[in-house]
Amino acid sequence: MSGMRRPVAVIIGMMGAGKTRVGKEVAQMMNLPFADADNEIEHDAGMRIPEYFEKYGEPEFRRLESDVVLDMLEDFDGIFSLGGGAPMTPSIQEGLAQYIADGGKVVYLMADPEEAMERANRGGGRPMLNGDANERWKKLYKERDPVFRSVANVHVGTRGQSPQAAARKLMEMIDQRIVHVTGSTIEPYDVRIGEGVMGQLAQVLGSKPAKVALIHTQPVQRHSDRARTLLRQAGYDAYDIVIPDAEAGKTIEVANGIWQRLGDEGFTRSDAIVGLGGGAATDLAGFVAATWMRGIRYVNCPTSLLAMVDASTGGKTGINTPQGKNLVGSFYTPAGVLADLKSLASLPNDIFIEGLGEVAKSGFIMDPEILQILEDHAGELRAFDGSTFLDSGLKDVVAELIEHTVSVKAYHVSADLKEAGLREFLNYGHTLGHAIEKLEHFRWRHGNAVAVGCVYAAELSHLLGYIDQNLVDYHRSLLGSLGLPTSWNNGTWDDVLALMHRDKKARGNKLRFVVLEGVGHPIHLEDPPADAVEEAFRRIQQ
Ligand SMILES: NC(=O)c1ccc[n+]([C@@H]2O[C@H](COP(=O)([O-])OP(=O)(O)OC[C@H]3O[C@@H](n4cnc5c(N)ncnc54)[C@H](O)[C@@H]3O)[C@@H](O)[C@H]2O)c1
Ligand SMILES: O=C(O)C(=O)C[C@@H](O)[C@H](O)[C@H](O)COP(=O)(O)O
Repeated sequence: MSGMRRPVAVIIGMMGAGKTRVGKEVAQMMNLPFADADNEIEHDAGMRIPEYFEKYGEPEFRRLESDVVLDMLEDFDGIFSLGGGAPMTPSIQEGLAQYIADGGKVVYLMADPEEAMERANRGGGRPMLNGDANERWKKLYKERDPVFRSVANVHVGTRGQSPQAAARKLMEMIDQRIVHVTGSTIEPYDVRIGEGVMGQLAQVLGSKPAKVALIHTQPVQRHSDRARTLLRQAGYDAYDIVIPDAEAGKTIEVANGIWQRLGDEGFTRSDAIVGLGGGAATDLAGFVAATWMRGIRYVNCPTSLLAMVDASTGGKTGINTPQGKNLVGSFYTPAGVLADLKSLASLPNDIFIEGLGEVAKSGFIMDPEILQILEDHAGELRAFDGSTFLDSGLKDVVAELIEHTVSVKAYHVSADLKEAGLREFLNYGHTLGHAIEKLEHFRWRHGNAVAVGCVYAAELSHLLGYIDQNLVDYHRSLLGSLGLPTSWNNGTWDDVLALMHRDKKARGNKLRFVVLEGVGHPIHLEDPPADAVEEAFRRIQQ
């Protein structure tokens, strides 16, 4: 497949939706070529479509259309608009599904029916509308709309918008990155990353919920205001639920308060939850969703880097107990994740940097490209400033890092949702990291603790002969260059050891760690020698 050309986006929609007009605008804005399937067909056939219909009939036209579309899906790298009926043909549906699986975007341009009908009639030359054009259009709409919704992975509503405004919206949607999470025990869902992706909240929630509880913390109020507006515009009853910030929100008391509220407001199994905020808020919201009536639909809108790259995806939901971190929870998959880069505009520098701890972890266990991007952009990342972020070159770098890191997460989660083995690799650096968080009474940020935990795990790997000193040094230099801590000296070994025994990877009285045999080669370490476990700790104390 490498080197193959493919469209940047494929636009589908009803006759008169504006696929050609809007498609051309988008192509111009993005400086890309534009192709219209109908023009390509006319070119191949050497005659106009009405003429072709007349001469050979619809089945023959659909065959030709399918050949042309499938060829273009493999040999055109611009914006490609399909004829109104094309997505109804099974071979084209298969081609589009493959295109999406390869990372493509099929955009359903959803115009207001009245506007589209009027435009379709105005143009003329549409054999599918012969007879009573409006009645024909409505009948086709009824047949096609559900198919278009399922064939497309991006839906764009354009009611009342000028072609330019619709094109700008579409461009935002095309610019988004999508990581698909799937697996034998998972209802598949997408993680959408990009500026403005929160606009797809209603699409991801779907039409079943009537009530939606919007669970968020106070520092992200301005983002939750936007989410609430989107929910109300889409016709949901939105209930604002503000929880205590950060780890103070991940408690049984907070969960209980929300259960009471959901009960009072009459939330049923068809209603839904949106978790909006950092990882603590999405962990808690997911936990409430998993437990309310034994599980209702939820969508995460992560607003911190850490929540975007890690916490919001994968379905680990939970709360802390006085004994430790995340000790109560469940594996419960969201219906979708919307990582809107706009949220990062209000993120403080130190909270952005802690998120890089989990990004680097994902690089160490699986994806050296992440490490390369971190190395290449360490200075800019360290200097992250939300107020200039969206207009800076850093935006694409961060989007790239989020996409890579979420892909690492999706790979592990898809294969092993309930953490029977492979998924534990995502816990690299967490055995000590969680102990540090607890001993610091959660004043240390999670990503910072994980960064120190990664150095600890690297030291342990080295002490047991799995990696050389260079890789340990690389951990320190890379994490340090990003502004992350690499040492910790504020607790006794006995306390640390006791907490590491409560880690979820431990079995009986045996400790288990994730260590490295090299970059991208994590392994499980069972019951390691006590002296090595302690010596590695001495080495991170400086
Ligand atoms: N479920 C998982 O798989 C998973 C994975 C990694 C981490 N986690 C959990 O995630 C939590 C850490 O997440 P975190 O680092 O996002 O911390 P956090 O949720 O505590 O958020 C950090 C702070 O930033 C604020 N904030 C978030 N987004 C903001 C924005 N856009 N603008 C301004 N302020 C904003 C929050 O309100 C909070 O004050 C921990 O509880 C950790 O255990 C879970
Ligand atoms: O998704 C996972 O699995 C992880 O381990 C990801 C971790 O980065 C994350 O911090 C997670 O919350 C840790 O879970 P825990 O099971 O160790 O509490």
